[in-house]
Amino acid sequence: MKLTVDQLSTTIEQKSIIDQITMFVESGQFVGIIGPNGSGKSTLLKTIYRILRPNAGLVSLNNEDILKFSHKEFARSMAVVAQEGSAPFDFTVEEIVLMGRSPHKRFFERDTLEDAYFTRTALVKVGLEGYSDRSFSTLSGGEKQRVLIARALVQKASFLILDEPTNHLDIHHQLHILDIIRKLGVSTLAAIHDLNLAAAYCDVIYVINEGEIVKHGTPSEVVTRSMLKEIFKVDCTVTTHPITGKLQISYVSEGMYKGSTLSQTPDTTVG
Ligand SMILES: Nc1ncnc2c1ncn2[C@@H]1O[C@H](COP(=O)(O)OP(=O)(O)OP(=O)(O)O)[C@@H](O)[C@H]1O
Repeated sequence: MKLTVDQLSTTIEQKSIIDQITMFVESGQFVGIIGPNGSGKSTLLKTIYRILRPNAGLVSLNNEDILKFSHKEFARSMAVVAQEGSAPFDFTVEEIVLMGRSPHKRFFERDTLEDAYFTRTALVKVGLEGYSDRSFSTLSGGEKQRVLIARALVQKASFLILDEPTNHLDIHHQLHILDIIRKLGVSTLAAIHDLNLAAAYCDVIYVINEGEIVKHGTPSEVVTRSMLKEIFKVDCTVTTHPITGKLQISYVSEGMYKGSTLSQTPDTTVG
């Protein structure tokens, strides 16, 4: 499924938060949004998944305006793992994951064997086998995040939106979850703080700053020392990982080393 965002602007309390954003996710692509804190990543995603109404512009899935979709149609098309993952009541892990099946059911329709199968396999995929009866509220932050990813998986939507999917996850689970999502081959748009993960997993990266897209392209076109200096205000080296061939950012700050200056560091950088 293809996503088109055309000249999208959202204002909150008379303040422009995102301004005339245009972006594309082609079918099967994994596209990342990176940007400093407060640059508008979540606002952009919330406008795309219809929590916020835009002031101007259009979002379409396969050339159809998303505002014209019914709630169920939209939920069958787009699954979301949002940043604030909380449940209003204390549900079990299984109940939370099963909620992902509701767009495929009629009102009050009972859960089927297929629903139970999808739920079980999704929990195994995210490494939470045996957690079905646990109460969601007692889980750790990382476990909760993986339950919400399992819920998005059982939704079987053709488009995935992830707002900081690796938030709370240890490094093993960060890589594991991103591997699972890449393997799904479903069109995905994800806000990602970790620039090394963004560079390693994304086909295309958009950089947002102060509510505007300032750069986009492949990781090697976008993730450069000069971009990191200009937008993220950090110095770094950008090299190629000897095993994966992906970009590898190593950050450098004054507090990290003694007796030398940034200008003396070897310039093994790209960009
Ligand atoms: N409901 C709101 N009311 C007022 N301001 C808001 C609201 N929601 C977002 N903002 C402001 O909009 C700006 C963008 O916020 P947003 O959450 O989209 O940024 P972000 O790039 O996702 O940030 P982070 O990396 O910190 O998660 C911020 O300055 C934020 O304070």
